[in-house]
Amino acid sequence: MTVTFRDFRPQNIAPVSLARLVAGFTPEIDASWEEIPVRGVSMASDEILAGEAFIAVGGANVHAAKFAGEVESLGAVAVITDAKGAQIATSQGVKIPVVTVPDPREAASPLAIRAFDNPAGKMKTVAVTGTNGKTTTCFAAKFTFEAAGLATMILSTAETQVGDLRIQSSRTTFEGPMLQRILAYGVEQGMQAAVVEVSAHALALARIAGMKFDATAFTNLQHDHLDYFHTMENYLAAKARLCSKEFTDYSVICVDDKWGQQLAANCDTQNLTVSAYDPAAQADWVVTRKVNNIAHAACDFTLTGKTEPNVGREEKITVALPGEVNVQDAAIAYLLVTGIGIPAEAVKAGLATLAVPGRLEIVSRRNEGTPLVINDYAHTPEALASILRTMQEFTPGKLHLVFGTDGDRDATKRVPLAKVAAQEADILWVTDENPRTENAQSIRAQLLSGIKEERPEMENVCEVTTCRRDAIRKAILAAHSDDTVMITGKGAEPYQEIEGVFHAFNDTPVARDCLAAYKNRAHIQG
Ligand SMILES: CC(=O)N[C@H]1[C@@H](OP(=O)(O)OP(=O)(O)OC[C@H]2O[C@@H](n3ccc(=O)[nH]c3=O)[C@H](O)[C@@H]2O)O[C@H](CO)[C@@H](O)[C@@H]1O[C@H](C)C(=O)N[C@@H](C)C(=O)N[C@H](CCC(=O)O)C(=O)O
Ligand SMILES: Nc1ncnc2c1ncn2[C@@H]1O[C@H](COP(=O)(O)OP(=O)(O)OP(=O)(O)O)[C@@H](O)[C@H]1O
Repeated sequence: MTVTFRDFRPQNIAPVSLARLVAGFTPEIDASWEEIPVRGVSMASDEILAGEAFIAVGGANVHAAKFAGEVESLGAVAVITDAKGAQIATSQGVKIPVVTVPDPREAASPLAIRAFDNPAGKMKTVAVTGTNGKTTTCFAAKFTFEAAGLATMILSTAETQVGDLRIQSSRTTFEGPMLQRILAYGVEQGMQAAVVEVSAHALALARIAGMKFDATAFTNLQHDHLDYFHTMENYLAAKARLCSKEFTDYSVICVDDKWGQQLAANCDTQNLTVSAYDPAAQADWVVTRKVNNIAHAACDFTLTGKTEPNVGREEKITVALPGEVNVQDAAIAYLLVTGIGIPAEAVKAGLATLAVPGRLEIVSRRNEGTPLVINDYAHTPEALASILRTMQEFTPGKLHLVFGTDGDRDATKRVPLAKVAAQEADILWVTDENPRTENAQSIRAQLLSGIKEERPEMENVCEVTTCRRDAIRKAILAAHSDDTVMITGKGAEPYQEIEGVFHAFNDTPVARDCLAAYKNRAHIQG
């Protein structure tokens, strides 16, 4: 069954009168409209359901009021828009009420909270922001809630998941109406906790306006999205709001970079600071001991309290992911979730089983008699270098890398990506990612030319010309049990795009199938 976002819809939304929905957003509405029942709101004409109100914002491409006639024919009961939108809507002769508000984008999330009856208020909720580590920290929080027995939903870049229903997300943070609708669906499905990944764009564009979380966290700030925010200061200011009283009363701030330190110094919530990289840092908690658990591809670490009432308190924690960035994310998640009353033992149990789709996702651990096999979506030279260096520490044998790169996307990264691969991995399996409309062999040739700059003899380089599945199979079957096979580039993507066709394909199940062959072979030989 193909899951779409349309499936994440609550079935039993109690209607709100139009008057109550827009109260406070507009001075007065026509008396004959007041009692019109509204069952939900939507910002997109292709998502609207009969009975909903359409919130029409002016965007970079189009003013949504242009779709007023269309949504009316689909059963929308009102259009909520700005003055310009009202003109556009009425000029189409729509018969449904057109309600004017000063800023429909700002109003969208609060209106959705009202229309969907404040679903977040019925669950425990946490939200995470930061340039890197949001998804991992969100999953860490989810695993800890679940270990404490709470049915937990997640809205993250990697996946939107409510119970058995899961789908790869199209966005980091949805527009307010979609976000509230999915939360309302979660409540209907018996979810007791929700974890929400929040991008800086979402904060700047009011996608979570009006929400109040039980706890929020900030991971770090790195150079990104300056096309939108222009300066790092603006970028921090957008993210910092998540850790302010506007959205929460309790937050956890990682102070391993100067941006976190700046945020903590100005934070108006009750907050805990944490450093994973500097035991001498001025922070409420610091990571004092990190040990790679090579057999389990995990990290053991100690979180030590430095301020009252926790001075000298030590929490011994295992996070089931390799690499110190994951220690940072796990430490943040630990404080985030214990801070709102989840018992420490449950939190530790959750972190000890943490797995994130397509992010250092462990397909097979070395202690299962197979090589360590990992699926990760690193697709930039920097990310690939970082992840391969991490995995060197966890690899007593050879590090195999199965990789390719996207077609119809930034071709300038191909040679640098290939050079990193040649520098940091031992055995390279060059294959296809999403060739799209480009010639796959020409993309591989560009990668091979980058590799050749580092390895003129091309030793331990294998071009797999058939398909990605073959490359994964060949690498796994060639690996010894003390080797690591890294499959990078696609992460949790459920398809491979070739010539405009999206072929169902996900690296993790493909690798699992190949591992079954590996085990069979070992069994026959043994
Ligand atoms: C800067 C930004 O966030 N732009 C978003 C914004 O664009 P816009 O308002 O200018 O949209 P528009 O196309 O002019 O349409 C205006 C309105 O008409 C509606 N419409 C449009 C067409 C139609 O047929 N019917 C219809 O109803 C749209 O739903 C929209 O409400 O509203 C559009 C519809 O909701 C979004 O698709 C678009 O997100 C773009 C694609 C996007 O992804 N933006 C990125 C920058 C973003 O938000 N990324 C962050 C992650 C960042 C990170 O990596 O950390 C994220 O949270 O995903
Ligand atoms: N705390 C961290 N600091 C720096 N890098 C990190 C951290 N946690 C994870 N990473 C790395 O950053 C990349 C993205 O991780 P993750 O998906 O958790 O973050 P994100 O903020 O959700 O990013 P995205 O929105 O791009 O998915 C991965 O390559 C991961 O190894």
